[in-house]
Amino acid sequence: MDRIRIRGGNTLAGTIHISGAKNAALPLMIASLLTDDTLTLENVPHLADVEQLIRILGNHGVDYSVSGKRVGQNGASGRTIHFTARTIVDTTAPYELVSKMRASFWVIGPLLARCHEARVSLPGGCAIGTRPVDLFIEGLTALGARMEIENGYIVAKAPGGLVGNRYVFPKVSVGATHVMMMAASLAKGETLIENAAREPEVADLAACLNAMGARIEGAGTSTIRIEGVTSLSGARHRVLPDRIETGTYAMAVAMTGGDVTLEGTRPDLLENALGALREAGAEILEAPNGLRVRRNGNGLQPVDVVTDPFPGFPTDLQAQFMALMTRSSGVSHITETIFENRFMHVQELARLGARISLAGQVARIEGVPRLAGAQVMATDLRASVSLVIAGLAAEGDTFVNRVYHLDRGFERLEEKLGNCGAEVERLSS
Ligand SMILES: CC(=O)N[C@H]1[C@@H](OP(=O)(O)OP(=O)(O)OC[C@H]2O[C@@H](n3ccc(=O)[nH]c3=O)[C@H](O)[C@@H]2O)O[C@H](CO)[C@@H](O)[C@@H]1O
Ligand SMILES: C=C(OP(=O)(O)O)C(=O)O
Repeated sequence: MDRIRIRGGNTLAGTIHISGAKNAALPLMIASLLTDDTLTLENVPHLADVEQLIRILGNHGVDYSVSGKRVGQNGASGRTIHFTARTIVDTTAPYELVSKMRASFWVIGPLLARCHEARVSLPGGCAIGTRPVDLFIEGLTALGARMEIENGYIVAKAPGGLVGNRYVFPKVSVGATHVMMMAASLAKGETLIENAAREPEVADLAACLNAMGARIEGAGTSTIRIEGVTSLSGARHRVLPDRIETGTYAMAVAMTGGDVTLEGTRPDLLENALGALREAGAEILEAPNGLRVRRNGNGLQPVDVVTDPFPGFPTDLQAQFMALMTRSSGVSHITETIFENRFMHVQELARLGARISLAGQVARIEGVPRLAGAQVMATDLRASVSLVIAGLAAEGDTFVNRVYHLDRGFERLEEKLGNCGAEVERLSS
C-alpha cells in the first residue's frame, strides 16, 4: 500500500493549477445516463473516484473516450471525456461497485427517469457518519416512484414515468438535490424543490442539464423549479474548478508561509473559507485567473469556525482548517454540523503533537509552537490531506499511511506541492 513521506519545514512558493472539481465531475458524469446522445465534459480531474465512476457507468452501458488538450504545468490534468449512453443495458448498480463511493448511488435518479426502474445498492463513501438515503427515497417517492429496500438494494420503479411535484427537503442534501434535479428533468410536468442545496456544484450540474435541453431555474438558490421535458440531448460542458482543492492548498500555504498563486480557480466559490483564512493571518489577493495566498513572518491567529451548507464554511475543509489551527497562537473551536463522525483526524493530528479535545461536535484546538513528524493514518479523504498540511509544518519526517483515500480526491498532490518547494514523496510498497 502506498504511503507519503513529507519532510516538513519548507515554505511554499510558486503556482499550483487547480483541477476540475471532483464533486462536480461525478454528478455531471452521471447526467450522461439521461441521454442517448454524447455528453462531453472538459476539465475532468484524474482521480480514483472518476475512474471508479467510469466503471460503474460502463456497467450501465455508457461508452467513453478521452481526448483533447491537457492543461496544467506538467500536462497531466484537465481531460476532456466524451460519455455516450446510447442504450442502457443494465439498470442495476451492484454492491461491488457502489459500495466504494457515495456518489455512485446517484445513478438512481437518471436510471429511474429514463428507464422507469433502477436497482441500486446502498452506497459507501467516506466513513464520516451514518449517511442515510431517506431523503432520496422521500424525494423520488414524491415524483411518483415506488421505492423499496431489498437485500441491501433500493429498488425503485415508476412504470408510467415520473411525475413532477413539490418537494420540500427537511434537511439540506447536496446529493439528493442533484438526484431530484436529474430525475425531474425527465418527469412529466413541473417540479418545485424547496430547501435545496445551494452548493456551486448543484448550479454547475443544472447549467449542464440546461445545455442538454432541461428547463431548470433557480439552481444555486434554495428554490429550484424544473419543467420536465420528454428527452435530453448531448452537450459540451466544462467542469467548474475544485473549491475544496483550492481551499486545501490555500490552507497549506497559510500553514507553511510563503507565496503561492492558485490558478484556474475562482475565489467566489469559497468566500467563507477565505474569510477564515484572512482572519487567521493569511493574505488572499485576487489574481488574473485565480487567487494568490501569502503569509510572511506574521503568526497564525486562532479562528472559530462552524461548518454549514454553502455558502457557509464547508465541512470538506474542516479537517484542513483544524490542521492549520494546531499552530495558531491561541485557542480555537471548530464545530462540525454536517456529519456526526468527521473528527477522525483528531487522534492522528495528536500524533504530531497537536493539542485537541472533543466535546460532542465541537473540537477545541490549543495552538502549539511546534509539531513533530510521526507515522499517521489517513482515515478519509479530507482527513488525509489535513495530515499532509500538518506534516508540511512539522519538524522531521511525517509518513501518511493509506493514501488511497487521498487519491480519491487530490490529483497529483505530491507534484503540485513539490513544484512549490515542499518535500513530498510517494513511497510504493
Ligand atoms: C460527492 C460529493 O459531492 N460529496 C459531498 C456531498 O456529499 P453528500 O451529498 O453525501 O452529502 P449531503 O449533503 O447529502 O449530506 C448532508 C447531511 O445530510 C444527511 N442526509 C443526506 C441524505 C439523506 O438522504 N439523508 C440524510 O440524513 C447526511 O447524513 C449529512 O448529515 O456533500 C457533502 C456536504 O457538503 C460533502 O461533504 C461531500 O463531499
Ligand atoms: C466526503 C467526500 O466524498 P464522498 O461524499 O464521496 O464520501 C468528500 O469529497 O470530502
